Amino acid sequence: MNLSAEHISVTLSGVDIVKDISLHVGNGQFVGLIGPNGCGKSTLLKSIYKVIKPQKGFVFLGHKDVLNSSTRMISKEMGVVGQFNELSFDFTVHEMVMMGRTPHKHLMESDNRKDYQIVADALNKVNLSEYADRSYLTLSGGEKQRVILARAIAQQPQFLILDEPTNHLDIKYQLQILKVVKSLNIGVLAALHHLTMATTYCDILYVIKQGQIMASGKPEEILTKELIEMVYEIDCEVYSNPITGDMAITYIT
Ligand SMILES: Nc1ncnc2c1ncn2[C@@H]1O[C@H](COP(=O)(O)OP(=O)(O)OP(=O)(O)O)[C@@H](O)[C@H]1O
Repeated sequence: MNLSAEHISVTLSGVDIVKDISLHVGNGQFVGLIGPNGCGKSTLLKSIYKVIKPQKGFVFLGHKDVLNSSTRMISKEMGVVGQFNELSFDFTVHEMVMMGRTPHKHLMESDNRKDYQIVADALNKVNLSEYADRSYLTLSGGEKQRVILARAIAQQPQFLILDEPTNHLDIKYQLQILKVVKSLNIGVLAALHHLTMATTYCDILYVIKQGQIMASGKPEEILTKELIEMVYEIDCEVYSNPITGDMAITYIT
C-alpha cells in the first residue's frame, strides 16, 4: 500500500519542528528518513501515525485519509515500531505479540488457532520463538525491540512505520531486522541513523535537516560527500566498498 504525506507542518511549544514536508512511499517501497539528532524525524513520523496532530498537511494511506480516520481503522493497515518500548505492567512475550491481532478482532472476541499461528510465525521471524513465555520486562533492550517488531508483523499491516528500528540491536540483529522488514514486501517508512545500512536497504531516502527536506531520491544518487558534510556538519569520504561494491562512507575526525 502506498502512503503520501503532503505539506506536513508541526509546531511544538511555539517552535516549528517540521516545516512543510511532503513525501511519498510507493507500494512495496522501503523509504528511509535520515538526518541529525533533533531534526524532526520522529515528530514527522508521529504526525503520520496520528500521535501528534500536525498544524497543516494531510496523509493518505492508499485512498484513506489517515488524519480524519479512526485510530482503529488505520491500525488495521498501518503497523508502528516506535523508539521507546517501555511498559509499566508486565506481559509475556506471547501476550505482547498477540496484542498485534487486536485491530482485527471484535470486542471480547477470543484468540483462535489462526491468531496463535500468526504469533508463532512472527516470533520465529525475529528469532524469539523460545522466548514466548518470558516476561517482557526482563528482556534486554534489543530483545524488546524484536518483540515489538514481531507484534507489528502479527498485525499483518499493509504499511509499516519504523522509528530507528535497529536502536539497541547488535550488528547481527540490525541486519536481520532490516532483512525481515524488507522481506515483508509492504510499504515501509523508517527513520534510520546508520547511513550505509540506509543505502543498502532503502529504495529512496529523504534527508532532513532542521525540519526541512534537504534532498530526496535513490541513496547512491543523493548521498554525496558534500550533502553528508552539510547535513551532519562532519568531514567524510564516500567511495565504493572494494569488497562488496556497495557505497561506503568513512568519517574523518
Ligand atoms: N513536545 C515537544 N515540545 C517541544 N519540543 C519538542 C517536543 N517534542 C520534540 N521536540 C523537539 O523537536 C525536535 C525534533 O525532535 P525529534 O524527536 O522529532 O527529532 P529526531 O530527528 O527524531 O531526533 P533523534 O535522531 O535524536 O531521535 C527536538 O529538538 C525536540 O527537542
